[in-house]
Amino acid sequence: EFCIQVINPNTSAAMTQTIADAARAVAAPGTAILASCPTQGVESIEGHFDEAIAAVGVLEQIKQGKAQGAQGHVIACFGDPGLLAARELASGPVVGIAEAAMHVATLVATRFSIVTTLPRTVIIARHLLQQYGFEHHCAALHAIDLPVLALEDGTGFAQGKVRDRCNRAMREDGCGAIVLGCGGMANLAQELTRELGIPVIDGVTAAVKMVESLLGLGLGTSKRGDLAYPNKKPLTGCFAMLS
Ligand SMILES: NC(=O)NC1=NC(=O)NC1=O
Repeated sequence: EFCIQVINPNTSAAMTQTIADAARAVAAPGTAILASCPTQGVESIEGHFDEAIAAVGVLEQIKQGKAQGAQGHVIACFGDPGLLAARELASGPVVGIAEAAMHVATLVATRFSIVTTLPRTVIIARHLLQQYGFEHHCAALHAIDLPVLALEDGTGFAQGKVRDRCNRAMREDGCGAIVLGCGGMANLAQELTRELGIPVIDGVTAAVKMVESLLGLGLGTSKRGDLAYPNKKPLTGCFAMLS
């Protein structure tokens, strides 16, 4: 009985499919998943510049999702790009995969490590830990040092690097759980949880279940204060589609 929009903020069709499949695999029987990505933007998000570009696409997708009946939204990129802006636009809940994975990890372990893609996205993940208040729960952050789209090249090489890095983190960090730091890793969590014997948490599936929970509690985004709908004003040029 719920309709949840899952937005891949990058324009990679392959990664959008990976994310959609993972979301649908955990969605409750009555939950419809609307998976989408921006029509224009950047094929992978690997830094602040990419995130600024992707955030506009996220807002466009939120607007379209609302029109299509989405009651809640997931931002399926580990930088949670455009999260607060999306919450201003949305009436339903909006959950980013980084915050979702971090929250879930704190419920099943006292310390979690993060395994993400590039060294520069480790720094961004550290910023998010501070922003969300999870710094003290995170034992360590690691990068497989491969670009985001290496996860979609079909060789399985990146997936192997994720597995090895998770294994090493579990042995070295004293962490009780591991957070996968990329939307494109969504299909690895179950297998790695079995293999490693500790919770390996993907943010796409965590966020879908969190949005289901929020909807089940009858909760949407607060529209009082800084998450109220944006003040009405003319939007020009390529931003007109957001008004
Ligand atoms: N840390 C990341 O790998 N972030 C990401 N960039 C993308 O394009 N999708 C992600 O999840």
